[in-house]
Amino acid sequence: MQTIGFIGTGNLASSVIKGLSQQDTDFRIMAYDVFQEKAELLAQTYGVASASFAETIQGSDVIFLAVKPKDIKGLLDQLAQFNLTGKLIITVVAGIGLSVYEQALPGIAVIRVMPNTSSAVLQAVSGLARGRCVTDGQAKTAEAIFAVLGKFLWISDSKMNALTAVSGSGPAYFYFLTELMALAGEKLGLTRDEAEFLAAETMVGAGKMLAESGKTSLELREAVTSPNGTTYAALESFRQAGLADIVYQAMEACAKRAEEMEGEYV
Ligand SMILES: NC(=O)C1=CN([C@@H]2O[C@H](COP(=O)(O)OP(=O)(O)OC[C@H]3O[C@@H](n4cnc5c(N)ncnc54)[C@H](OP(=O)(O)O)[C@@H]3O)[C@@H](O)[C@H]2O)C=CC1
Ligand SMILES: O=C(O)[C@@H]1CCC=N1
Repeated sequence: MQTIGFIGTGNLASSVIKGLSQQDTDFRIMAYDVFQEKAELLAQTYGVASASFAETIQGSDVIFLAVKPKDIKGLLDQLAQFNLTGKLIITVVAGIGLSVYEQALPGIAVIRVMPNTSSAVLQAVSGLARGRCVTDGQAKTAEAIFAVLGKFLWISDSKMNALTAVSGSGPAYFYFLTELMALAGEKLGLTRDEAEFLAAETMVGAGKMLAESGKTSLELREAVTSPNGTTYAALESFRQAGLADIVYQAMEACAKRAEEMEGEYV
């Protein structure tokens, strides 16, 4: 049995721990946070262990870094004081490239991962970028973790910011669209409760169709869109308002922000 030690127990680590704790895995989990009460609460909720920083580092085979980008430099300085030989570092920190870790922790195995918060319901999609010192066994360990949490793909480090713009931040775009649909429904005469219920259930059902129908998003969209019908009128309005450009610009801003972070925080 391998031990995964989480450093930082915020939104992302909570989603991952929640996901992992739902399944019968070969992993034992330890968690540390600067605000240790947060780690303790999480540990109690999901039946995992909370521990000090040193205990978590020394007792883990896989050290899972889940702090904000602004905190990674200080954390790497702390980690460099430990003997990490043979351990695997998994980092989910947005925007920080593998070379930063490999420079700070020479010879140590690092896998950079961009998961998403759907890990909590075992429906994440994660991108994994393999560092130079990772053994095949360590790569398999990472695959075992992210396969439990949903789907994953190996990708080059250089594509990680683009992947972040699609799938790391993507759930927020989806929730935002749900909020906007509910607001619009309310303006059109529904109550807030009716509009929120209808918008959320529509997204859940449409997502399930994407997952289970075997059809592409284009095919599914066409099946809803009658010629010159109601959906057609809405989609034409989206097109005329330049929605494709709006989405591109937002995702470009996301990837650009990820790129800036390394220079800003390391
Ligand atoms: N949220 C998401 O959807 C996703 C996030 N990520 C990445 O995951 C990372 C974490 O994000 P998120 O969980 O949202 O952030 P949170 O702020 O929710 O969690 C980070 C936690 O780490 C704590 N912390 C800070 N420094 C240390 C330290 N040195 N040792 C231990 N704990 C520390 C923070 O404490 P305090 O608040 O007191 O500073 C906080 O509790 C980020 O780098 C983000 O880019 C990746 C994919 C998706
Ligand atoms: O907003 C962020 O910076 C993090 C990274 C991907 C999702 N959330």
